[in-house]
Formats: sequence, C-alpha cells, structure tokens
Amino acid sequence: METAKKQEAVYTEPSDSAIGAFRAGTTNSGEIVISGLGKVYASKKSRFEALADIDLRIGSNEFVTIVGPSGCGKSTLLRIVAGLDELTDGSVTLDGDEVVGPGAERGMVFQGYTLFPWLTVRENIEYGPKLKGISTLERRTISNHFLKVIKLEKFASAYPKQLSGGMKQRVAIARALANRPKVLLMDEPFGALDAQTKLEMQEMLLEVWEKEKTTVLFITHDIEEAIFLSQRIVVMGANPGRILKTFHVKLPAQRTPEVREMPAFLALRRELGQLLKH
Ligand SMILES: Nc1ncnc2c1ncn2[C@@H]1O[C@H](COP(=O)(O)OP(=O)(O)OP(=O)(O)O)[C@@H](O)[C@H]1O
Repeated sequence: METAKKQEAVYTEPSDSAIGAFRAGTTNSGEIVISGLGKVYASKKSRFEALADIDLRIGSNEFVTIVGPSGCGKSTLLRIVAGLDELTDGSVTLDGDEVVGPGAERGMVFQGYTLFPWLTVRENIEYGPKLKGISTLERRTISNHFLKVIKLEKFASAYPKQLSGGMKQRVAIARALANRPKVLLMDEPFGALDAQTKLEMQEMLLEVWEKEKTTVLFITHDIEEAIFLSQRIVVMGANPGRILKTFHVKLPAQRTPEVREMPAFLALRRELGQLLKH
C-alpha cells in the first residue's frame, strides 16, 4: 500500500524533465504535400471520379480546413492522407516521405465517438503508447499531460458511457495526441455536438494546437467553425471533387470569441456562403 502511494505520487506529478522529454518528441515538422492527386472508385460495372488534380501544401504547424458541398470528396481526401484509402493518381507526402498506409505520425479524430467503451478515459489515452511498448511510468506521464490539456483530470477513471459528447471528443483528441502525431486529421469532429459545446471545443482545440504544435487538417460543413479555427480555408467543389479556391484567414492569431464579430470574419463568412451556394 505504502509503495502504491509512492508510485501514485510519481505518476500524478511527472517531473518537468519527463514532460520535456515527451514533448521534445512531439514537435516535428509535419508538412503535407499533395500533388496531382486523383481518386477513381471503380468496379466492374461503374467508374466514379471522386477527386481530380488536387494540389495542396499544408505547412508545418499550419491549421487548414476543408469545406465543400456534401459528396465533393472531403472525407475521401482526408482518408487518403491518413493512408486509409488509396489514391489512383498523384502523391501525398509527409515531410518528404510518401504516404502508403496508416501511421502513428498521423492521428485521426472522427465525428463518431470512437473510444473503447471497456477502457477508462486514462486507458483510452494510454492505448496507443501501450501498443508501442512504452513503459507504464512513461505512459502515466503522457496520460497525465493530456488529461490536463483536455481538462479532464477528474475523469481519469471514468468510462466513456459516463461522459458527455463533448467530453468524449476531448478524450478522442487526447488519445490521438498521445501517439505524438505530427499531423492531426479531423473529420467533422464536432459535428454531433450542441452549439454551445461546439464553441467550447473549438476554443479548446486551438489551445491544444498552440501547445502541441501539430499540423491540423480539419473538415467541416460549418463555415463559422472553419473561419474561427483556421489559418487557411480550402473550398472544394464536386464532380469531380477538386479545389475551387483557397482563403487565407486574416484574423488575429489569438482567436477570442470577439473575433466572430470582426468585419473580416463577417466578410469572409459572406464570401464563403456565396461560393458554397453554387
Ligand atoms: N467506397 C466508395 N465506393 C464508391 N464511391 C464512393 C466510396 N466512398 C465514397 N464514394 C463517393 O465519393 C464521393 C465523395 O465522398 P466523400 O464521403 O469523400 O464526400 P464528402 O465531401 O466527405 O461528403 P460529406 O460532406 O457528405 O461527408 C461521393 O459521391 C461518394 O458517394
């Protein structure tokens, strides 16, 4: 019992140097280059061109959002970058290495809650590091760090069914980050949340992004979400899925709620709304 208490003390207060060593592994570059990408879904009876001529460079630590009408290929593009789907033309590289399959350096967060229901919050976060063979002590350091980042320290021992939708998505983000990804790929992660929770999650995600220095490629249907979060917005069109236009978001780096009232925000919202209407 005495030993267990001692161990817990070590676990709950990891030293600064331990966090430093952990974080040193997270600040990689994370540059994605998509060149001449095309995707055709073909079967014996049909052929469907889902994506054509996609050229996009996402810089290290950049936050880029993709918007576009339903069916224009946003998820297909993200899945190809994740290595979950194969391209039929062109290439995708991460820091110069061709993407040929899934990899821990690319973390995914989807709209559906994809936590393991039989594992606690802490165990969900530690899942990836455990698979990698990382020691119990170091795993504890990692989960403590991310429980703090997502502000769920008090729920470390809770099971997913005891959490709200927003809390589950926070754990999903922490679980992806615990693998020290260079890139976070997010497919409508807040799409199922109520309006207020969604706003809170957006602010939390920006805090996490600033702290963890990952590149983020984010998909949403919500124009305001895209503007609030991103440095750059890519608008896609359909048939075949392609890039129509790219916008640099000229808003202060610090995205406080007041940013939503700024003329630049409102003007961009109007322009994107017009573009997506057609
Ligand atoms: N496995 C598949 N086989 C054939 N066609 C597919 C397959 N997966 C997707 N598609 C088609 O590719 C197109 C792009 O789908 P995708 O899910 O990438 O679009 P999306 O822009 O993410 O849509 P949404 O915004 O509705 O989620 C759609 O027309 C879809 O029907």
